[in-house]
Amino acid sequence: MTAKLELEHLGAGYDGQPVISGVSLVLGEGEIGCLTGPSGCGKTTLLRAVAGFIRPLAGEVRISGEVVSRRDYLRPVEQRRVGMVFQDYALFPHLDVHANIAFGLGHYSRTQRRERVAELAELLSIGELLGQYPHQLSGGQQQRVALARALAPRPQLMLLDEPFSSMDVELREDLAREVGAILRRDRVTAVMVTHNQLEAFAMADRVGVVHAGQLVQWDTPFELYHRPASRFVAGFIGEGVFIPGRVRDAHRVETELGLLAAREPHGLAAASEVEVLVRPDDIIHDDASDSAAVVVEKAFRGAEFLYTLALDSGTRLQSLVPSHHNHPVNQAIGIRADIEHLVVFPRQS
Ligand SMILES: Nc1ncnc2c1ncn2[C@@H]1O[C@H](COP(=O)(O)OP(=O)(O)OP(=O)(O)O)[C@@H](O)[C@H]1O
Repeated sequence: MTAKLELEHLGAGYDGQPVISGVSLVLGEGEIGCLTGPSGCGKTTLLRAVAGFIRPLAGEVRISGEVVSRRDYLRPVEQRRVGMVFQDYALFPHLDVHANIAFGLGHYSRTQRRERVAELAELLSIGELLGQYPHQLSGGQQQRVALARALAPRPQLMLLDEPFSSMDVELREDLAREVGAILRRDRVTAVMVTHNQLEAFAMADRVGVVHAGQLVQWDTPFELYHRPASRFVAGFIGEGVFIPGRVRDAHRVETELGLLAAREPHGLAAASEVEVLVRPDDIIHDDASDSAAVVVEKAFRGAEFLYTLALDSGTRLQSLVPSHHNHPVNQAIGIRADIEHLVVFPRQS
């Protein structure tokens, strides 16, 4: 696959002070990458460096194999063929929807412009809105228009910064799915910043976790969830708890839940004191099991309950259980661990 976007040891920040450093990643043509991480870790700064709003302090950005940013060279934003959608829509208030979408199509003929606007309006289901002005639209509609405007000139790269964050949960999930489908249909390479991990998992081929200005993992959603590269990523992505353990051998760790074993070696030395990541889907409710835990909290999620459970020692676990198993708080229920990938880190003192 041809690389569309390549970052190599990219460092960037403000007033000469680095906010991100050493960021390297590759995104293939037509792939969608999402960046996630705690507030203030540098996600937006990274996106701005890719867009060309800030000059790198180190490393470089290549789009379609061409260097567009490095310490001594900055190709202007408008010459990068990069489409951008930000949180605050930024539609032109004095232009109607049609004119907003057609804004970047000055080099098209009138007919081509009308055709391209009609095509995008249909794709994004905003055909009815073409004669309206931004202040007449809901947040979701405005964001669709912003997306149509960004897609119209057929950018070689789309950058999206929290594009759905001002929408309610249901709307944002639908729109995220639709936008993902549209980008894929047109084979548009895209990078999206999001706080919402489910959104990232639903859309992305690759997800990057940024922590304190570093890209600490860049991987498929599956790998990120099941094989987090560090304790930080393990704690940040998904739900779960760490329980203490002691390494028996390359594949097994002794814990309060018994001897946990996995096919793949966990990589830590025998007899070392470790922490094992236990996800809610690793703990199965099983009345026939010898191990029991007491329900201390429960959250109804429709199809499932997320139970918080306490072992005899006081160690807490979480378990996702089909919601017809409705157990009251303080009741003991049978559990067993069913862990396919052992995610193990040296125990922190
Ligand atoms: N224009 C600026 N000038 C100076 N410092 C800035 C500027 N913009 C951001 N910063 C600083 O850079 C750091 C990273 O900010 P950035 O917005 O990239 O993080 P983020 O991960 O996108 O955060 P959030 O998730 O909260 O939006 C912060 O410490 C912030 O204060």
